[in-house]
Amino acid sequence: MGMFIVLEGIDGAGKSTQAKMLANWFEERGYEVVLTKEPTDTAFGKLIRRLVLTGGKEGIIDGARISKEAEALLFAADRAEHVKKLIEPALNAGKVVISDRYFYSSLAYQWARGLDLNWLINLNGFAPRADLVILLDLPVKESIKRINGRSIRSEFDKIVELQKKVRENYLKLAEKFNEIRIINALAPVEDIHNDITALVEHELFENPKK
Ligand SMILES: Nc1ncnc2c1ncn2[C@@H]1O[C@H](COP(=O)(O)OP(=O)(O)OP(=O)(O)O)[C@@H](O)[C@H]1O
Ligand SMILES: Cc1cn([C@H]2C[C@H](O)[C@@H](COP(=O)(O)O)O2)c(=O)[nH]c1=O
Repeated sequence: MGMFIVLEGIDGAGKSTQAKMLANWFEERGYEVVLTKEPTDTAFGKLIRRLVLTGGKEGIIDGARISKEAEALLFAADRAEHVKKLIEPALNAGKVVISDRYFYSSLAYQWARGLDLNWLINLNGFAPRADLVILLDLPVKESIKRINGRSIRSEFDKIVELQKKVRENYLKLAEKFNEIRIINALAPVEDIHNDITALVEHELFENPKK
């Protein structure tokens, strides 16, 4: 059985940067790595980006934005395909799977957008828990600085109050899910990478899951 590692955090926390560095770290040690993300690049992920994230007119049906429930179901549908077609087969083949976001994002973001946490947990009940979740914790004002100037990938980027709620939610989830480890995302890139690899060595190499 392979290892399943997830990077989580608010927009601009450094997930993609760290995911790529961690994938290289594993490959240098002879592991076969699948580096992936959510929303995915499949038709489901593309639909989410069109209907939900870009805030474009396609997300307006009969004069109103799609419901928060439909939004959560779209992310879960994308995830079901991601789990069944990519994550589980890769883990069964003994590979290391590193995902930039996973169901923990649905809990943090859709909870912040007003949906019930237990409903979200049950909705995503099909998704296997990760072996290790790295939560890159970043103050929102730093996140806004890092995101400014880049093309808007998510309408959620711009909503400061939402990002604050999402950050609080992630910290609450860290108390609920024992696979989540919090890393200070304000540190320099290399220091964060070293913190993450130290966690991987301790949590997964020295104490492999049963
Ligand atoms: N430790 C760091 N210190 C300063 N800047 C950083 C750090 N890590 C990443 N950055 C920069 O912040 C920006 C966002 O990084 P990245 O795309 O990795 O974040 P992300 O969490 O994947 O963002 P999103 O969730 O919006 O996709 C990039 O310009 C990146 O170079
Ligand atoms: C998986 C997932 C993501 N989101 C939100 C979080 C971000 O604002 C965007 C993705 O943008 P990125 O730059 O590609 O990280 O989607 C969400 O609300 N719920 C989810 O399950």
